[in-house]
Amino acid sequence: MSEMRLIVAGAGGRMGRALIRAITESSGAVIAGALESPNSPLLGEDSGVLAGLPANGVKLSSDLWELSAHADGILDFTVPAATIANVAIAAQRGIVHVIGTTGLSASDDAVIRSVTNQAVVVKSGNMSLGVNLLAAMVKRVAQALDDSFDIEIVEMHHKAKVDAPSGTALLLGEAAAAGRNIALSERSARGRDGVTGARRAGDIGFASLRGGTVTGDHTVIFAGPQERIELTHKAEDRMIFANGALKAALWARGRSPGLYSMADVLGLGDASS
Ligand SMILES: NC(=O)C1=CN([C@@H]2O[C@H](COP(=O)(O)OP(=O)(O)OC[C@H]3O[C@@H](n4cnc5c(N)ncnc54)[C@H](OP(=O)(O)O)[C@@H]3O)[C@@H](O)[C@H]2O)C=CC1
Ligand SMILES: O=C(O)C1=N[C@H](C(=O)O)C[C@H](O)C1
Repeated sequence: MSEMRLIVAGAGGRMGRALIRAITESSGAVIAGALESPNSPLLGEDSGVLAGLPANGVKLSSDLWELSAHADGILDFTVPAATIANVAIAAQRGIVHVIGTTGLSASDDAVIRSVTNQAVVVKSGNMSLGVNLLAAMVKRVAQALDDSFDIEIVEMHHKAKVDAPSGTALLLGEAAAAGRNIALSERSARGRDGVTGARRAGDIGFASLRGGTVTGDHTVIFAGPQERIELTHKAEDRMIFANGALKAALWARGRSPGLYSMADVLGLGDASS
């Protein structure tokens, strides 16, 4: 099969630059476009140079309709409003849409789901192998323990991160809820402050720390009577997410329309999303 022609959305951002590097270093894909916000001062800059590589001739543009005329897929790590705008264009063009953007609302998720009867979308709050394996383990442990074990999820990220809890924390929360056979939306405890009252049995708690340059740390704590299990993942480099996203795009090419997760891509069943 020919090399997959991929557009990188948010090409001037932290993940965008890692994605440009991942595609450049791969053998199965080429960069077909580099998308940025219409207000970006980086428009017209070379995407290779921005990623710390030799110039590749692919300049940053804000016109996805034009870029997608000659592409097979888009890797999208941007902001919710941009991702939702990209969903419609990717579906109309019939190209694979890999969505890594976090902080999406329930109504954003509904928009994404609405195109997946005609479009191929892979979406995950974390594209790394390690976190998706962790999610499978969390689901298994949650299945084995009753609610005398309190589940708390702690995450830490760099100081520029704008959403909380992280997409990964929510993914791990969904895995724990699936293991317990409960709906996370009804049982999550977020943003405790002041006189909160005692912890409600069966809730899944979230705590977010921000500071420095932390790429992404997540711990799921199962705190029981007189003992505690902690499952941790520490991301050391954004290339783990970029390589995962690239793998997802290559896997998705030619698939039937639908909404897929990294658990599908990695063959981990329904372990995570
Ligand atoms: N699922 C996963 O595995 C991972 C997900 N993420 C998520 O990816 C997202 C991006 O993270 P990160 O790279 O650190 O953030 P950055 O802020 O560094 O990058 C986001 C980029 O998107 C650009 N952007 C904004 N609006 C548009 C638009 N309309 N069209 C195209 N580009 C646009 C921004 O431009 P400007 O600055 O000019 O606004 C910026 O360059 C976050 O939601 C993050 O949580 C991150 C890592 C892994
Ligand atoms: O914003 C980030 O940096 C990250 N975002 C994702 C998240 O919200 O979980 C994935 C990773 O942890 C890095």
